Amino acid sequence: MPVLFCKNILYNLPRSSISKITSSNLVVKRNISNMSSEVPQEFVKVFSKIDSLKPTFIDRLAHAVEIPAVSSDESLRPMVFKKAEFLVDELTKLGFTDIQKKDLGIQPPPVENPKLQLPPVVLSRYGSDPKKKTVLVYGHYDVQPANLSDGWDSEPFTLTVDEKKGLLKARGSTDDTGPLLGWLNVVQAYKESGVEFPVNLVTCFEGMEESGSLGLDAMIARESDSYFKGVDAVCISDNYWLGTKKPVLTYGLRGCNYYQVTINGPKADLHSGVFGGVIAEPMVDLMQILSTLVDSKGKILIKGIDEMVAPVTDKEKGLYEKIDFSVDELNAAAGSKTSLYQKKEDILMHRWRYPSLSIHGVEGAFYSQGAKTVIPAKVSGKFSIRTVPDMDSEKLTKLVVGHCNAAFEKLDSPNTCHAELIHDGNYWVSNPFNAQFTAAAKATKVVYGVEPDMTREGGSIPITLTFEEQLKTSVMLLPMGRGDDGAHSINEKLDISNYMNGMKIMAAYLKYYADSPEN
Ligand SMILES: C[C@H](N)C(=O)N[C@@H](Cc1c[nH]cn1)C(=O)O
Ligand SMILES: [Zn+2]
Ligand SMILES: [Zn+2]
Repeated sequence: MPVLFCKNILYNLPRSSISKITSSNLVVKRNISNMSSEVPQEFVKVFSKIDSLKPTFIDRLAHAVEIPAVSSDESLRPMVFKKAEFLVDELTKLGFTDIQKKDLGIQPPPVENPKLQLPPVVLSRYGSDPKKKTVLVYGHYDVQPANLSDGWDSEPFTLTVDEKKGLLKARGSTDDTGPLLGWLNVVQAYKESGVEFPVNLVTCFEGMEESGSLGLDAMIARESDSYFKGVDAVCISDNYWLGTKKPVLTYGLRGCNYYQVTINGPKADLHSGVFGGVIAEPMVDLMQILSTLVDSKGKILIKGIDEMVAPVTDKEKGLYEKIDFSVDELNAAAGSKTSLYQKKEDILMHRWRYPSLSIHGVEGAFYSQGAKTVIPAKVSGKFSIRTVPDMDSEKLTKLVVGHCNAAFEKLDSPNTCHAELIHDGNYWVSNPFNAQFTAAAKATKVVYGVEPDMTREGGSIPITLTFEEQLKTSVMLLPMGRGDDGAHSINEKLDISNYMNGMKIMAAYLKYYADSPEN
């Protein structure tokens, strides 16, 4: 194996990997995750530093994920605050400036603790050169709930580093702690490699994304002309590749309207032997209402929703054909053969451009192992609707609440029913042919040797449209993880290669975007 010396960098490369070396333009052909690509001179130092800092970057992730920052669990709210402090410490150590924790006030109802404080948004800057472009990077440090008893193979809030399988496993590894730290790591790599950082970076890290980004819209509006003044582009790394092999850039998201319907009955939980058959049971009413929302084929049964959805155009149909995906990849990511559709186009359209209704759970119900003979006194069914163009959130909520009330009326029950919106977040669709997307596509080609697919995302990042409208900039989603990462599920993971290569794409994207003649 030849050894190549390049300034202070030493590469051990297979003979076939060296393609062309000149003194002015060193190009090294490297093998990255089974795909070869050419690394231009300008990235050799930074990429090499990213490689050598791998243990530091994994360690940073390990420290971050051990804080159970579950935004939906009121009892864990102090942990969300603790994770914000962790980020402030890391940003400080790395030399970020103007670090601010923006207070978002008290969490609005419905909430158990009426004085529950919203977690802060962590703002910071790296560089303030008026000659450079300014890129705002958004990420979220809160996570979904996770318990070992849900079926995890290891403690969800302890990072498992499996070098053999090449995986980093923990809640938040891919959604979104790993990608968020990616930006900090990239700054460290530029700094320690002595390469000038190509842009001014602004961070906006929130702690309520998994719970509807409460309070963030107003903060962005307030800061659009102050902290965020001069931002040229917004980049969000908080979604996933469509499959497991091909990198993607994302130009669309579905929105999310989250609802709860609460049935109130007796004053307290009751013995089913004593009261069963004698009193009206809240759980029975709730199950009947939930069963009227959606059928087993995924068809939403609430009247008026289909009419709000933008019709499919011929031009749009052509887009799905070009995407690299199959039902087998969907089944592999789901760990089952339960897909409702077999054709790629149908799967993509139902993930990206049609609404869906999911039933998530019941608060107040018995759910443990064993056979408790209880009649729960008050139960709340939780469900959400993923929204798409041209659905209107307020109109949708009127339809949903009206539907639940009508379904309850039909039951002729003495209990009470209350349906309400918990939070909503907008859908977003953009144009993937601008300077940001071009820069990120070039960066992807350098790292992975392939052009990325342009995708939309079935999930939601409520704040995306707000950034676009308030800052009047282009927004791009640059996913780091794969479609089988198990975000929101058990055994959430991030492939080590995605973590490392994801940072290289971030690093190269910033440089290409900085050098682009357009904004
Ligand atoms: C795509 C992103 N990583 C994510 O998981 N977003 C959440 C946002 C949300 C909206 N309501 C509750 N959480 C999601 O799509 O579920
Ligand atoms: Zn996320
Ligand atoms: Zn999430």
